[in-house]
Parts: sequence; structure tokens; C-alpha cells
Amino acid sequence: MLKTAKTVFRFQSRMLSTFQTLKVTSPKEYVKQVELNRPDRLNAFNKTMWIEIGKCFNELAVDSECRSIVLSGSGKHFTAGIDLLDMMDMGQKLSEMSDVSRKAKLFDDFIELYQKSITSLELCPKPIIVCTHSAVVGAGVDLITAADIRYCTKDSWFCVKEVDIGMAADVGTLQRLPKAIGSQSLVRELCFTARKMLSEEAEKCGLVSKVFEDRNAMIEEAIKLADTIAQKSPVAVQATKRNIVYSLDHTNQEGLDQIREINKLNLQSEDFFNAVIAGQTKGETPVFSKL
Ligand SMILES: CC/C=C\C=C\CC(=O)SCCNC(=O)CCNC(=O)[C@H](O)C(C)(C)COP(=O)(O)OP(=O)(O)OC[C@H]1O[C@@H](n2cnc3c(N)ncnc32)[C@H](O)[C@@H]1OP(=O)(O)O
Repeated sequence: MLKTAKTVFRFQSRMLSTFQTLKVTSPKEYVKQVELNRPDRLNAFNKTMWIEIGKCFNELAVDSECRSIVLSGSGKHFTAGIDLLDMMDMGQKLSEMSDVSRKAKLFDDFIELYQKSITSLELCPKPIIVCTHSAVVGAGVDLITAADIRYCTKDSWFCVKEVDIGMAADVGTLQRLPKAIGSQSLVRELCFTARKMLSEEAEKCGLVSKVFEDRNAMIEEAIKLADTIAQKSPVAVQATKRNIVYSLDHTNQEGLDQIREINKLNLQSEDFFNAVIAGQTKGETPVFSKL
């Protein structure tokens, strides 16, 4: 019975889809790199990309070959935000419909789809290190604020562009940016004005934790960090991410209750036992088996 379950899991881990708008590679054991890959359109989010981001992170969430993820963008910019040509197509579809309720349903469906796409990063229990360069516009800010760790290059800049295209951001920035930055005043200034925030200010306000001279140095360092995380107990790391994310919008007591529930199982895991023994006997750092 156990053997059958293991076989199914091994099979699942090899089932990662191939994508039109994303490139997924494995730079190290247990480390995946996901690259936004529409460089000719400045990695603008078209409908396919929205769908594929959700699919990719949902698959990585259950892939036992993946313990940490580096997310980057190919080409000149990290992303130019939502694909404005795609939006025009949507406008065309809407103009062919006359009923307000049916139009509202169409909007509701696609906004929900796009929200779920971004939220898939937060729900993925594997830590995600996002690496940005040059422009991070609109949907790009939604995306990076759902990741765990943010690095950027010196030339990187960030823009909550939505008010400039006549809309309120609706796929995560307004919920997650205030938690990432901490200053309500700065968040509101950025969201009401769509002004560009440069890398220096992004580091100062805590949006990013490191700034690099260039993209290669940044990716190299991010892969090193992802590798360090991948060598830790996956039981411990994934429980840690779950509890940090949960605690962001729960009381301290609720967060403590959740981690108690998780740890009453996880403290019975071989990872805990092996790590404690290794620590006590000054033995070699344990190699943790697949989760
Ligand atoms: C339910 C809704 C969910 C989410 C909503 C999200 C909202 C947003 O994302 S709002 C943000 C929308 N994006 C923008 O307003 C950005 C517009 N683009 C720019 O400001 C600039 O292109 C740039 C990103 C600063 C880059 O400038 P530069 O390097 O000078 O390149 P360009 O010459 O301007 O552009 C090259 C090429 O790309 C096309 N393009 C740029 N942005 C987009 C886009 N967002 N969608 C589609 N295409 C885009 C631009 O038109 C050029 O095309 P050519 O055919 O080569 O002329």
C-alpha cells in the first residue's frame, strides 16, 4: 500500500507541465527556477500567462522534487504588467454584450481567475524568492508581493500603475503591499499616484531585502539562497511558510493555535528526530528525504 502511494508521488513529481509563457528549469537539486518568458511583449500578463502562473505554482506546491523556487523575468524588463492588448480584446467582447449582469459575470470570472493566479504563490508552501530587474509594473507588483523574499537589481523600479489606467488594483497589491512595506503612508502615496519607486527606496522601505549590481549576480545569489533552503528539512520549512502566511491575517493566538496543530504531527517526523540527534552528537547535517 505504502509502495503504491510512493510510486504515485514519484509519478506526480515528473508531471510538471510545459508552458507557453513560463520557462521552468532546475538549477540545483530541489530548486526550481520559474521565468516569466514573453520577452518580446515585456513579459506582459496575457490570459495564458495568468492561467499558467496558477497552474505552475499549484503543481510546484505538490512536487516533491521542489523545495524552493526562484522567480525571475526574461528580457529587458521583469514585467510591463497586464497585457493591454489582451485588455482591448476583452473590451471588444464586452461591447458585443448588452446585459449588465452578464457583463458583470464576465468581469467577476476573470478577476477571480487572475486573483487565484497570484494567490497560488502564497498558497504554495515552498519559499519563493522573486528577482526583479528594470520595470515591475501593475500586475508585477501584485505578483512580487505574494512571494516570500524579494531581491532586485539596481536598475529595478516599481509602479502601482493601476490608477493611471483608471482602475483600482484588484489582484493583491492593496492587500499585500501594506504588509510588505509596513508604512501605510508610503503605500497609499504609491497606490494613489502611480509614481515610480526606485530600487534604493524599495530597499529602504523593506519591499526588497537586497539590491544587486546586475541580474546575473542577483540570480546567482538567489539560487544559492534557494539551495540553502532546499537543504533544510522540507517538513520544517513548509510548516514555517504556512504559519507565517496564516499569521499575517490572524491574531497571535490563532497563529499559535495553528502551529501547535501542525507541530503536534511534525515533531513526530524523522526530520525532527534526525536533526536533534545530529545537533546533540555534533554529527553531520542530516540529508532530509523527499516530502
Ligand atoms: C483584473 C485585472 C488584473 C490585473 C491588472 C493589472 C493592472 C496593470 O498591470 S496596470 C499596468 C499596465 N501596464 C502599463 O501601463 C505599462 C505600459 N508600458 C510601459 O509603460 C512601458 O512599455 C515600459 C514597461 C515602461 C517599458 O518601456 P520601454 O522599455 O521603453 O518599452 P516600450 O517601447 O514602451 O514597449 C515595447 C513594446 O511593448 C509593448 N508594451 C509595453 N507594455 C505593454 C503592456 N502592458 N501590454 C502590451 N504591450 C505592451 C509596447 O506597446 C511596445 O510594443 P511595440 O509593438 O514594439 O510598439
